[in-house]
Amino acid sequence: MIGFPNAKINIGLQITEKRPDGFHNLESCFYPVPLNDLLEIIPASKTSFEISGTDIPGDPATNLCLRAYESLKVDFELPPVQMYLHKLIPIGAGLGGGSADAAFTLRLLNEQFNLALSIEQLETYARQLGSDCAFFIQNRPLYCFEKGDRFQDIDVSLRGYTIVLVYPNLAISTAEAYANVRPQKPVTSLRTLLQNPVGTWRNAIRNDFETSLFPVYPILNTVKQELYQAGAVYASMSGSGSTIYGIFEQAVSLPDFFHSYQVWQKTV
Ligand SMILES: C[C@](O)(CO)[C@H](O)COP(=O)(O)OP(=O)(O)OC[C@H]1O[C@@H](n2ccc(N)nc2=O)[C@H](O)[C@@H]1O
Ligand SMILES: Nc1ncnc2c1ncn2[C@@H]1O[C@H](COP(=O)(O)OP(=O)(O)OP(=O)(O)O)[C@@H](O)[C@H]1O
Repeated sequence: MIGFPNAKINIGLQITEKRPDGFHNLESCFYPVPLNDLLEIIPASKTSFEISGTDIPGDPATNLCLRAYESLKVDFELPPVQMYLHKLIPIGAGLGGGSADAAFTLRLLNEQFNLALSIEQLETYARQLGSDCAFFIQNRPLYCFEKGDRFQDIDVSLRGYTIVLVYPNLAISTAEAYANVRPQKPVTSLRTLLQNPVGTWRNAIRNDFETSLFPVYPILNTVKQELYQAGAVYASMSGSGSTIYGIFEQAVSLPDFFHSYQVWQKTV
């Protein structure tokens, strides 16, 4: 069985408080974007895992795909599988690529082996693998809260807009990014702000990680300002970075500045 794990962007990210377990409560809006890895899982006589494409740091034995398989194996008699991952989503990019791979592994195994797990049950397995992971079970625009792994419906659509992703060739560790934030209760809930038209977001919707990361990596703010210069109606960092995205009213021909970076563009 083949799946195409996709990336996400965060529209707004307000980090509201540090939790007793060391994690942070936040509110954000997850929005899926069609930049995809490829994941194939087939039954085999022996479990194996092969990766191509972008190099993934760390021991392949700890890859989130294998961890997802092992987490289901605790509760189900799964046969060995041959897994193949072609990695295209940039890493340390705030695009949730590893989390998407893990969630798609759970979804594919559920289907392949008729495990009949509900959305809620799959989300429970996903939460144990990473905070972003549960989003990719439903994989549709959702408002999230608590650790970013509890969801509510939200009426946000970027249909017809062009999304530009810029990966500025630097990886940012999520744990390090969280270590330097100062949580703050927001005056207005992101949920309320997101109900206003996209044209109002520029002055209202923020990603709290920008405050601590922009001074350390000035290129991030430069990219954001260049996206506005190029005509974006809204631009922001996604998640804990390093990707900066721009939302445009139409497809855009970007100036030379962007040629030094990995740029991806799609009308959604
Ligand atoms: C920045 C976001 O991408 C926004 O969607 C996510 O919050 C990050 O989710 P993730 O990459 O799945 O993160 P996890 O693998 O769960 O956690 C990595 C590390 O980030 C920190 N972390 C993560 C999520 C959260 N709500 N609070 C945290 O403080 C913790 O130090 C944790 O050890
Ligand atoms: N299948 C995978 N794809 C990418 N990274 C993986 C994978 N499995 C494990 N990892 C580990 O997870 C780390 C980063 O994961 P990921 O790409 O999700 O982070 P990110 O781009 O910072 O996204 P986010 O912050 O939105 O969760 C890598 O350093 C890598 O070692």
